Amino acid sequence: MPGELLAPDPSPVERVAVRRRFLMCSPVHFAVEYAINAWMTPGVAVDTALAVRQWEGLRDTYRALGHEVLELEPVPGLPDMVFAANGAFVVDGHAVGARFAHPERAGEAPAHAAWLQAAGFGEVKPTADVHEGEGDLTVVGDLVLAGTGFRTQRGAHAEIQERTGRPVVSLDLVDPRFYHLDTALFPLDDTTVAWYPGAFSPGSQAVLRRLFPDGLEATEADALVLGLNSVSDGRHVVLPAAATALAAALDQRGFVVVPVELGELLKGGGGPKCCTSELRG
Ligand SMILES: CN(C)C(=N)NCCC[C@H](N)C(=O)O
Repeated sequence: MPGELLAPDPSPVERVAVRRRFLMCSPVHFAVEYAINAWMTPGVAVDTALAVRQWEGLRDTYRALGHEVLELEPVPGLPDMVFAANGAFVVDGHAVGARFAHPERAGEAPAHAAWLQAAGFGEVKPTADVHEGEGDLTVVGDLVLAGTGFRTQRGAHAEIQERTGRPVVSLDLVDPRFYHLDTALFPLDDTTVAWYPGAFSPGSQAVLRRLFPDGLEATEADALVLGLNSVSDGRHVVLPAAATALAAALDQRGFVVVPVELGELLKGGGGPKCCTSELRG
């Protein structure tokens, strides 16, 4: 009706940041010497100095947001060690050691285990089956979401449930471009996630829609720049700069988008989350 006052827009949600503790590993030895995922071309030119600068940009971004970043000593001969998310899964102060699918990365697991043990996480034992740490595992509230299909084996999900006492929800990954769960999904806060449906089997898509009816569904274009390989603290979302539609959708939901550039590390098939292992509890 003319002259009628319009109802004011609902006030934007007040997003609250939770301080995090991260473990990262500098890419001083980063190279693409073998191909173990669809993103890698062995021998592709890598500008290591640029990779280090981009990685330092990510580390300093976390620190500027108030998070604690600890560093793991890089080991020569382990060119993927920069992808620290894969070395272990830490929740409630308990660390479950990784067992890598590919022998090229196997040497990373003991380096993580030694660091975590020295840092007071107790004895860090690998799982019996393959499990690649936070590459395939993430925490949303009380739940652990666990990917399988390319790397982490389903048997490891049961072991992780047994060892952590948290319910583990198994999700099937079906597209080799999205070979780890953290290429296709990340938690926004304790109640919901952003994810790319095309990376999951129909049944797993249904599970995710049931668990997270207000989940943010990303486009293939954003998934293909590893936009889902992002890190949220509940308020700020650190994400690849190229994931522009996802950034706009997050902004609309009241998140503060913090774009980062990690183009050199994308040649190894990784983005911000892969470089970031969260030490929970
Ligand atoms: C986002 N992702 C997938 C990670 N959490 N890690 C990246 C691992 C990259 C390494 N070249 C590999 O293929 O294992």
